Amino acid sequence: MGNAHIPIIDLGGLVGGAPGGLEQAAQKIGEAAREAGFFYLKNHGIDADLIAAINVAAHAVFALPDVDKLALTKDFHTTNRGYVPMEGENLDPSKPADLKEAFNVGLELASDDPRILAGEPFRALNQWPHIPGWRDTVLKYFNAVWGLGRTIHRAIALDLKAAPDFFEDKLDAPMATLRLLHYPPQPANAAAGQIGAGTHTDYGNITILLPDEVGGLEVRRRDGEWIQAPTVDGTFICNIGDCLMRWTNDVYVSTPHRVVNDSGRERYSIAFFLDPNPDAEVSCLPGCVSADRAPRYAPVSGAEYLWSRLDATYEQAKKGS
Ligand SMILES: O=C(O)CCC(=O)C(=O)O
Ligand SMILES: [Fe+2]
Repeated sequence: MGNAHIPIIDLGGLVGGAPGGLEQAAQKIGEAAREAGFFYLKNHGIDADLIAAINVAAHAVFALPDVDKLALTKDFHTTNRGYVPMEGENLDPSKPADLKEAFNVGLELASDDPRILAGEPFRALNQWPHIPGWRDTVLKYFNAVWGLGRTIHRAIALDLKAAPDFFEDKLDAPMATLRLLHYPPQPANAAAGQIGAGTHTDYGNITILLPDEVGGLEVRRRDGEWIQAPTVDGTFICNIGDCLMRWTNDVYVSTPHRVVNDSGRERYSIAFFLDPNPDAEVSCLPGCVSADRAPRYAPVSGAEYLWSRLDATYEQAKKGS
């Protein structure tokens, strides 16, 4: 197994604003989004110091005593923010709960933000552990990958024959989630079929993943074969989610993947899920309809779509506990 089927895309021209950079990225991303559904991003423009800092932040939050972590779980199922304990969710509802713990951070809003006061879906306060500098680092990283995600959507829009700024007003107050993840080594006594993260596709538009050097991410190819997606130094792994698949009338594909941490070491990864604004209308792009490809999905709001997916993930874990 290798990474031969997961292309490495150079984003230098796109993020640097070079002439032709947008067109070139559109072509490469478009091709990868139709085929593998997964690709590496190099020369993405996010500072190495910030990447080092977010890794330190991930280690620090999971090293807190359980009592401190569990104090940050309040209302998780309505806010999608804060701490999720080990075996707190099932990405594959047909299998035992995932062997991982997670910490979620959403769009940062003030407590008097009108969207919070109005009870808009997915608008909630983040939960912050008491670790000096942690909030600043995490928000800085959140904003950096959000910016990168919006830039990538310019290339995606162009590839799909829409205006490059098509997604801009659908991603300017998104239901994005930054998820710090910690996987213990796969234990010898795990239940049958119990792994770090069960087989799933992601729910949003795109995911920008920063895995550590331990590896363990596996991707299911179209022919059904599982391949490793090893960590490639200096890159992110990006994959297409179900919401973008819906937006593109299945022209882009979301690809099933899972995590098996059989390295014998602790594994950390940092995933940024870019879901659209809650009130964005997710409906088939005109460039994705043709004589032999009629629209396959009814329009739905971003919030309706994400709720329907999260409910399924947590319902199973709640039943299992
Ligand atoms: O931890 C990883 O490498 C991937 C996690 C993942 O696929 C997810 O949380 O959706
Ligand atoms: Fe995933």
